Amino acid sequence: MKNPILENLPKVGIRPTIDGRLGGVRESLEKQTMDQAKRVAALIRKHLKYPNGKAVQCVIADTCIGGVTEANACAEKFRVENVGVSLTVTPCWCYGSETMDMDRHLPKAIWGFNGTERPGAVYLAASLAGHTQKGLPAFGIYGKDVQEAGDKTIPADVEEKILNFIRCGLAVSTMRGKAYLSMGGTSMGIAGSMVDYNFWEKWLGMRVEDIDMSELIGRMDKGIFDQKEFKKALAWVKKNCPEGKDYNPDTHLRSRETLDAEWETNVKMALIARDLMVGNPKLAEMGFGEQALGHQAIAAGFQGQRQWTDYFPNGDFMEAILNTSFDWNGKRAPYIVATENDALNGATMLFGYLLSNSAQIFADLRTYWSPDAVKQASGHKLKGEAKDGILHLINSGPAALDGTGEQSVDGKPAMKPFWEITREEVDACLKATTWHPSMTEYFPGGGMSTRYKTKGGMPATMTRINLIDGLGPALQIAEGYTVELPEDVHDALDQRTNPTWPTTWFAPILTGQGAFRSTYEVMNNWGANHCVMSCGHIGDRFITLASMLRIPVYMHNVGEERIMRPSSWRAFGTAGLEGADFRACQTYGPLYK
Ligand SMILES: C[C@H](O)[C@@H](O)[C@@H](O)C(=O)CO
Ligand SMILES: [Mn+2]
Repeated sequence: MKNPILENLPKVGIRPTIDGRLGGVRESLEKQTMDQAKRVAALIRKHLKYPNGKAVQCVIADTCIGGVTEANACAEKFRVENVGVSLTVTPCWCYGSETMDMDRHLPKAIWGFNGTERPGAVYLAASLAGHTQKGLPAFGIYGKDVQEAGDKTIPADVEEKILNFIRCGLAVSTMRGKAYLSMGGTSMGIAGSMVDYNFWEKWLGMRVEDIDMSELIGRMDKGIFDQKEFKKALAWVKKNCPEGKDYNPDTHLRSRETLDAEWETNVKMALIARDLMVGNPKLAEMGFGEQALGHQAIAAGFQGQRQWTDYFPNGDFMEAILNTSFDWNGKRAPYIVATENDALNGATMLFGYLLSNSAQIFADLRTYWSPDAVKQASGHKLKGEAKDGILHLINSGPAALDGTGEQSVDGKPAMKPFWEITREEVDACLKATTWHPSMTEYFPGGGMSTRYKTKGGMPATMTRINLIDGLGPALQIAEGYTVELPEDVHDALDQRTNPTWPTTWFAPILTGQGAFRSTYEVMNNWGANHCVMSCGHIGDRFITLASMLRIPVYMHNVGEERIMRPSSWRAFGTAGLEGADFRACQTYGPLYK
């Protein structure tokens, strides 16, 4: 079943811009300029895919843009074609304010060709000055080496900047107009689950859809879900989701009959939550036209704890399988679902997902284990990336099974876009996961929880959006690696916690500065109980995306040479980029204010 929210996604608009002087100048540049636009379109189509696996689509203006009439014709075409990010390209001088993209919400960049025959870089600088003066931040792209006018290549440094900009710009426009579905309310007093409408509306251009958790009970009682799919899903679960040890004490054991009923409820919850998020035409065939429409949710949260989980099976299975890149229907895009309705972590998961097209791990940042503490508890001496200590990432529920690290890229554990995952890797993720009766003391209503540990050596990025009164949202980023501990050491540390929950051991890359002075300080500076882990060192993409949304970044370990923000950020300070970022975000305010 296709996720309709991930269809008809925004396109990339390319604006070949030119010196409008007819009588020789413009004519001499028409082909070179339009060819530059076509080359960029081909580059984007070749390298970038939407979250649904299809190649990113580009729209090129019908003509080169030499003045305001052609600029407006281009803007109209972009509007009609659902363009969500704009890239202006030029090899020559053009007239800044007469040709620039004035749309206040489109992420925008300008590539000024580094050539000497015509002043492309001069236009770049002039138009960026205009963007800065007019409060329309734009990214500047300029290759470091001079190219001949006839050079038909795109240099590697330009290519990287174009692709990074487009990935992040499409994330912004893909979120716009979609919803966060809040199933339930605040979970156990967790501030992140006090859903802040202002954040979703003003910074992300989204809406919050609220439903009470009783909707799931009603749909289960009334059978408002695809009965045929339910049978198929339950059979698949029985075959692929092996039940492991019941860690409950004898006083809290649940009967086989109860556990079987919990499995059935859990599978129904997964089907119903998905339908609530994105709708399901099958429900219309069953006479449930309104339910068939869904809530346009590109992300969701489920409160679960406590009221639901005190009486009904928990949402761990629902959250785990929806966040995973496959299920009984085969490989498919994950559905982003935050547990404990922590909407800030849900938004962070959504960022990570749109920036990587891969599943995410939602976790408590539960424990800092110093080398001495590990030695004390297990006799093991931490080494390699873990030599300064490790962080224990673990939460019942929403860690995707991709988080087992059983997929690989270049021989390293990975979480991949669903279309790149092999059949064998799907099976390996399933085999690396066991499902256990949830701890009755925490979840009196029962439900099944996942147990796995993430393979070590995965380059990973840990992130979190926090809300600060008087400031607004702010983002934290820590790039690092997952760590594999010897089985007995892992057990010595893991069994002390909740062995029915999925564990990732994480070691941040330390820089010796600020929050990255030590692994302890990374946790000490973390702004909430939750974090998100994405595959790959993509902190640079998070920084670029955050700047497009005017969300300041207050902690990161990304090298300055990888940081790409709109050109106007420099006017807020070039020494100490963190402070400049805060000043710029505060000056511009949220993108959709
Ligand atoms: C113990 C609580 O029930 C768990 O939900 C807790 O570990 C959390 O995940 C809180 O974020
Ligand atoms: Mn939690």
